[in-house]
Amino acid sequence: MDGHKITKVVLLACGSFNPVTNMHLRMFELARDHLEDTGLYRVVKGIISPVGDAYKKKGLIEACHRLEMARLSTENSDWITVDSWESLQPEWVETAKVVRHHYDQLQPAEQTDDDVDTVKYAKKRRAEKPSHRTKRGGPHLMLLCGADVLESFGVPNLWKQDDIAAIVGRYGLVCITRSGSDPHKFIHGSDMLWKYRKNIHVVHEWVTNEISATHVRQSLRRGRSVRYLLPDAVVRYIQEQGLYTAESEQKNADVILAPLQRYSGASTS
Ligand SMILES: Nc1ncnc2c1ncn2[C@@H]1O[C@H](COP(=O)(O)OP(=O)(O)OP(=O)(O)O)[C@@H](O)[C@H]1O
Ligand SMILES: NC(=O)c1ccc[n+]([C@@H]2O[C@H](COP(=O)(O)O)[C@@H](O)[C@H]2O)c1
Ligand SMILES: [Zn+2]
Repeated sequence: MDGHKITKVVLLACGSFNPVTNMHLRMFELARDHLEDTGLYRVVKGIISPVGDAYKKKGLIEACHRLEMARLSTENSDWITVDSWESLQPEWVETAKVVRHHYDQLQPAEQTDDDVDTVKYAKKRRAEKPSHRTKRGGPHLMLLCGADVLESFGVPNLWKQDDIAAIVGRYGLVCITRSGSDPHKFIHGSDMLWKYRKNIHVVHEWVTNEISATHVRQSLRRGRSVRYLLPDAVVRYIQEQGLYTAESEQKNADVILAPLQRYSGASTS
């Protein structure tokens, strides 16, 4: 668009990916089309970041398998990648921290002592508190999620308000509609989300697709085909490794989800 600087964007999707499905990959394509259609952005990279085992979600299989399946699923993509940093952390990592980690990774190296007094430089930068994180010359980073994750911002003891403010205030969010959710209504009902509504891009998926990893795991337990819901290479990997059994679905069954443990002070019995 004339007179507009096009902002480079990297999309980061955080989630269980237990297992990765075709819909997870579609989310990236939908988000890229939507952002680039505005004429304001060019999406240069997508990152899938599977959550670590310490998240303790029911039925969550080992991160090494979830990572490998995500890698297989993106083999044919020239822009969607997989990153293992989050899944390798011993403790569960808040999503705001994961976003910050990737944002920092994407920025060009800071100037060296030879060029500038780095302490003064860092202080000055902190004092400036950029509301829009593009000041360091690297691409912009936005969190990509489905509407269920946006709506989970309202679940008590699941998210810190400061983390939500950082994600939507400093970075930005791209949210894909999911049936049964109404992201516009949810944003309207939250003072914080309303304040930062310009940083929240809601993408309407007209070809509604209710693929969910939960349904895929259920079909696998019942010996039903999951072909065409997942990339073929992922289906093969699941078969070879014998993943997703009645036993694996009981993993963490008696354990409280890590964020709820952390913020409500609850402990595993
Ligand atoms: N069909 C879908 N439409 C829109 N977003 C989706 C869809 N499936 C997954 N997502 C999004 O993908 C991200 C990762 O989700 P997740 O790994 O929880 O997959 P899931 O299919 O929702 O799995 P589960 O059923 O185990 O919760 C989340 O942001 C989630 O909202
Ligand atoms: N407070 C937080 O930062 C917070 C809370 C709940 C879930 N999450 C993240 O959201 C994603 C949700 O994944 P699931 O939908 O598979 O549970 C995960 O990456 C998880 O780490 C973050
Ligand atoms: Zn989910």
